[in-house]
Amino acid sequence: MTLEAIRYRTGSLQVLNQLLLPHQTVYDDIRSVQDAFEAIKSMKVRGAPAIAIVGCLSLAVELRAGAGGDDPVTFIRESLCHLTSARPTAVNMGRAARELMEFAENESMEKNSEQLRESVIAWIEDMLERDVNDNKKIGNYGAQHILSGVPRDSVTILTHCNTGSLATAGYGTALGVVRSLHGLGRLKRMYCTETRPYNQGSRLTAYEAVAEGIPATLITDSMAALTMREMDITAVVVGADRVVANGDTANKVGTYQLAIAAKHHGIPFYVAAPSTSCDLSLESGRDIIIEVRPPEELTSINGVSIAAPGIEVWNPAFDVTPHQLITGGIITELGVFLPSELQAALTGRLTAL
Ligand SMILES: CSC[C@H]1O[C@H](OP(=O)(O)O)[C@H](O)[C@@H]1O
Repeated sequence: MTLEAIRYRTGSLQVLNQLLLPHQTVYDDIRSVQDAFEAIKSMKVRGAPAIAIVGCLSLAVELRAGAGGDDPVTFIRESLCHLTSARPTAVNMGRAARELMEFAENESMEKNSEQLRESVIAWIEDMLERDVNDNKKIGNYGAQHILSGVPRDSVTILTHCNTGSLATAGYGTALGVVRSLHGLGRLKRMYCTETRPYNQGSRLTAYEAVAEGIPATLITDSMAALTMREMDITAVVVGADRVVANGDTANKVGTYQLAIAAKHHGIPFYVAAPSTSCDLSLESGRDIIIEVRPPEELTSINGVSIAAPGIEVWNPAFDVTPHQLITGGIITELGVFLPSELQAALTGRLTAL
C-alpha cells in the first residue's frame, strides 16, 4: 500500500504534514483555500502534481459549503488565482486553474449556482483518480523503456528529490517508475539523493522506500557523480515541475548537475512527468520562473543553525536541465518520447511506439 499524502472525501480534506516527516505522521485539516495556500507555500504539501490537487480540493471543500453564494464563478476565479501564486515554478496548479476556470465559465452558462458548484466539485474530484492512473502509466512505460535497453535481469536507478506518493495523488512519477520496476522484480537497487536543502530524498523518498521494502541507498547530493561511476547505474530518473516545448525541464535544484554527470558517464537520463506538468506555451527553459526560497531553509535544519551567522545565501528551489541532456527520454502517461518529439506527442500528432 503506498503512502497517502492526501485524504479526501467530499467536504473534507486532510494532508500529511511533510514538514514533520519522517519522524511524525500528522495529518492537518485543510478547511479553506487559504489553508491550502499556506500549506503549499510552507511546503507542508509539495510536489508539482500534489500542489495542484490539494489546491483544487481545498476549493471543492469550500464550494461544498456553499462558498461563492450567487456568484461562484468569481469565487472560483479569485481562489485559483490565489492558489497559483503560492509557488511559481511548477506548472500543474496554473494549468489546472486555467482548465477549471474554462470549465466553470462554460458550465455557468447552463447551470444555477448550486448545480455549478456540484459540477465543479465533480471535475476536481476526477483529478485525484486521473493523477494516480497517469502515474501508473508513467511507471509502466518508464519501466518497459528502461528494461528494453538493457540485457541484464535487474536494473539500478538513481533518482533525486521526492517524486512518489508524497508528491502526487499516489504511486508517483519517477518513483512510480521505480515502483513498477520493483513490482516486476527487476529493480536491483535505487540510489536516492538526500536533496539539500529541504531533504526531500532523505526525509521523504527514503521514507517511502523503507515503508514499502524498496531496496534503496541514500547518498549525499555530492556523491551522485561518484555513485554513477562506481555503482553500475542503469538510468537516472527524475521528476519535473515544468517541461517546456523544446523539452527543457525545471526540476528540483541539483537535477542539472545530475544530468551533466549522467552524460559524462554515458548513463541515460530520463524525466518522468505527466502531461499536466508540461507547458507548451513556453518555448525553452529560459522562460521558466525559478522560485527562490528563504535563506533559513539552507542555513538551518529543524531550527538548528548549520551555517555561519551573517553569511549570504542563494537558495533557488529549482534548476533547468537543457533538453540535450535528457538522453533517455521524457516518460509521460502517453508514452516515452525524445524531447524533440514531445510537442507532437502532447498535441496528439504522435503516439508512443
Ligand atoms: C512528482 S514530481 C515533484 C517535483 O516537485 C518537487 O519539488 P518540491 O518538493 O519543491 O515541490 C521536485 O522538483 C519534484 O521533482
